Amino acid sequence: MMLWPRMALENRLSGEDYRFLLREKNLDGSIHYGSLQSWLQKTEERRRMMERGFLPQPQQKDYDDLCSLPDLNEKTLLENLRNRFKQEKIYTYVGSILIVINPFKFLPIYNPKYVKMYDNHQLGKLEPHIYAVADVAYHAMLQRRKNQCIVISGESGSGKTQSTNFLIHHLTALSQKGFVSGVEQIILGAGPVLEICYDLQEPGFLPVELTRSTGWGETLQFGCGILSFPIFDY
Ligand SMILES: Nc1ncnc2c1ncn2[C@@H]1O[C@H](COP(=O)(O)OP(=O)(O)OP(=O)(O)O)[C@@H](O)[C@H]1O
Repeated sequence: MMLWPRMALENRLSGEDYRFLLREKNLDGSIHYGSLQSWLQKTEERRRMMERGFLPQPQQKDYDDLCSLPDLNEKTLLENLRNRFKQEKIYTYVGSILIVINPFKFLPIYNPKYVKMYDNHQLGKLEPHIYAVADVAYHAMLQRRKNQCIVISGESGSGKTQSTNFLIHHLTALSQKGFVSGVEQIILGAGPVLEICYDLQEPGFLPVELTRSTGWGETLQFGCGILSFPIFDY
């Protein structure tokens, strides 16, 4: 016979019922819940029992797209970003938008291996990356024959300039023209001009011409720049 301790009975909320849960330890140390297992898997009771610590807590899982968070609120969103950041995953998607958290240290994720990996890939298939954004825009430009633009926004010191450099690096790597003519260095050298645009509170726009040697008789521009708006525009 099992009895509830008096304290538990006294503190019991009206309308709340109790269930006993018999747990059995397997040889490998894992816990077996008998026939209750499937019932627990499906019911709301499982969630409540997990909350009370009766059942093992769900594994800390991080989501590389915030849109996939099962429970989306400020707390879960920030926790997800923090968990990822702790694992040096500084990039997270929100649909097709990329959130970047400045690591303030070098991460070995910008080498040619990564350029190749993200070349012509489908957004969301691989771990979020700034190269993925550059790649999607570049191939959209080629396929749709429409100018593309990436907007980079963030507070001072958040890594906008660095992100622009990574974008330009990936774009010029994809464009053979960029490799040959050293256009990456030329574009990066234009950075200070853009910085003046910030100071004037004017939108800065850096057009980068990327055309293929096959030549379509038209010029497609890839605008990869930093748009900086006065605060009151937000
Ligand atoms: N992905 C990154 N990996 C490593 N370091 C980074 C990264 N992004 C930014 N940083 C570092 O953070 C610092 C600030 O970055 P950055 O200059 O790009 O910020 P910003 O947003 O352009 O700032 P501001 O608006 O004031 O010009 C730099 O020293 C840069 O090296």
